[in-house]
Amino acid sequence: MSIIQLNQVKKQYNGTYVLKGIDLSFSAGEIVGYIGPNGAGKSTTIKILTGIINEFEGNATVLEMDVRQNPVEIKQRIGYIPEQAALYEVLSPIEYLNFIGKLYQLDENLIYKKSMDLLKLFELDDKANIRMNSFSKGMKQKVLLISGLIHNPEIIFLDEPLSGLDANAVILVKEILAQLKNTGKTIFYSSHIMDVVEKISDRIIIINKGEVIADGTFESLKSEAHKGSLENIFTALTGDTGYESTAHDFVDILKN
Ligand SMILES: Nc1ncnc2c1ncn2[C@@H]1O[C@H](COP(=O)(O)OP(=O)(O)OP(=O)(O)O)[C@@H](O)[C@H]1O
Repeated sequence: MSIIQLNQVKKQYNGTYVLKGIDLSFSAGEIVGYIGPNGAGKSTTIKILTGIINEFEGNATVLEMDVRQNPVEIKQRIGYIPEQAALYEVLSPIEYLNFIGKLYQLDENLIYKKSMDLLKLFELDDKANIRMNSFSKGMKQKVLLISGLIHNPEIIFLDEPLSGLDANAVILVKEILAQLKNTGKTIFYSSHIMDVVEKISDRIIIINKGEVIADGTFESLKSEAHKGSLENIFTALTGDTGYESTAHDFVDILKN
């Protein structure tokens, strides 16, 4: 049984296809690392699966429900942590989490207790009542992480979730993901940070220019690409090489 399924999913903007027919299927409990260069179509795929984009070709189901027909039912049971969200910055974390928790129909007292406990773990409890417009990027990202997980969803979609986090917070979030994995959650994780993808993913999918170009375990991709690290596999498969000459040209142009 597939918990997430994409059949010939295509998406175009002004006649240009940014997803060119994605076919993927995932089982419950899988930890999927979804990686690809800038503009490859990672966020677009996640936005389709989370019901944010509903104009596309092909079919997509999450929890055996059609994403176009059951967006609300799906949203109740999934968590989505975007890279940058339109946080309501005039709100404090506690106000924001109360708002989000109510959307998930959680009890108000439970929302408050869970929010305070989780903020404390991220060392933000002393800022629980301060407006978020004064927060750093990493502090906002921590609130986003809590808001996407507060309802204990079955499937968690993360789109570059570590952006802005300091080294300690990255280690903590990595550990949280590993422990969520142990509790049987399905995690769909898009990132540029190969190290994390390599460590936590059961399955790695590389997307390039709207197409899946590799799909397998880290070990299988490694033997296919004859490369050591995921970073090397990524550059070998996506054809992004010649960094030295690009950097050289960049610095040269600056001199003009
Ligand atoms: N609203 C939009 N209008 C037009 N083009 C868009 C829109 N949203 C995304 N695109 C284009 O779709 C392509 C895929 O974008 P997407 O954000 O899915 O890439 P990504 O793999 O998540 O990239 P990144 O790693 O840079 O976040 C890009 O070429 C982008 O310019």
